[in-house]
Amino acid sequence: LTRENLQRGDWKEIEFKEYNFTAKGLPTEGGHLHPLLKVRQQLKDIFRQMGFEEMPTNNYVESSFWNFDVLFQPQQHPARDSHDTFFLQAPSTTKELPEDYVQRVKQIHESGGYQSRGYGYDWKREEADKNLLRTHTTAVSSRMLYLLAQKPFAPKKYYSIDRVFRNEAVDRTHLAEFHQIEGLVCDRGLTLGDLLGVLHEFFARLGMSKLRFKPAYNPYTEPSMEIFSYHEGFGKWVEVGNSGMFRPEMLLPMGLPEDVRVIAWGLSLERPTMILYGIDNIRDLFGHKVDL
Ligand SMILES: COC[C@@H]1[C@H](c2ccc(C#Cc3ccccc3)cc2)[C@@H]2CN(C(=O)Nc3ccc(OC4CC4)cc3)C[C@@H](O)[C@@H](O)CN12
Repeated sequence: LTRENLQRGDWKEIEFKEYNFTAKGLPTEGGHLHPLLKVRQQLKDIFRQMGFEEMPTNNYVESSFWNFDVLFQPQQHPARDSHDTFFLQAPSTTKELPEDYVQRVKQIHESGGYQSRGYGYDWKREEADKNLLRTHTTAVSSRMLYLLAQKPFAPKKYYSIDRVFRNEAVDRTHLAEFHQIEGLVCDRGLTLGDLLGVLHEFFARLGMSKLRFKPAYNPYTEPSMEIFSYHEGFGKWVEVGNSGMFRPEMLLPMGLPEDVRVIAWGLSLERPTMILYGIDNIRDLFGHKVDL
């Protein structure tokens, strides 16, 4: 049909096909955000609404000193051997540590102090110098708390969400790395009640209002609690994280005032994402899966 045909009205004689209103449109080739990044953004929003600041997590490589020793984790602890931790060959050792602080950490491990008995073993500097891929974002929390102790004390609320690395057997739901989420509140006179309160507040914002707590153990927190939430969908209690109060053997050698307490908790990003998006193989979520 040309412009002339149309103007002359030729179209009035033409037999038109019935309009098919049920015809499908062409599929739109829209992209979509990665589920992990969507859940990460949701968690960042929750932390921001609760007044938490994000910690700088842009160093996957860490020294054993910041990842373990400052957390009062003894050098012979099983988590510190190469079956659980990725140690670096090059650069194998850290360049510099704050020497005065190193001495206080050595002392608290060897002979205690601040009413702690310590561990009574010979703490070795070369063990603390070993570089590794951080096994938890608590290594970032320890750096931030140490920085806080170098200034006149002011209360702080921090969080981190980033990759951590464990030299563990990988299977359907475990990779050698995962994204850890960690939150901490640092203030004078905090109690376990404050930890319970902030956990209820945090998990309620994730849709989990029925929580139960179970005593647990971490080398760097006392008391420690595993966190469980009743999952309506599964009709059972699901472990949703771990938490505790950082020990004085960690906080006092940093130089924090002796009435300052730190409550903290952690969970992974993959677990909630897999559950929220019904993904049952972690490789569908993360890692170098190739669609064969
Ligand atoms: C080696 O793996 C450890 C990881 C990871 C974890 C565990 C502990 C911490 C911590 C901590 C901590 C403790 C004290 C002070 C500071 C940090 C961080 C991550 C999850 C922690 N977990 C975990 O994320 N579970 C989870 C979280 C949310 C969730 O939401 C769903 C919508 C309903 C569902 C499940 C618990 C378990 O999955 C556990 O088997 C696996 N854990």
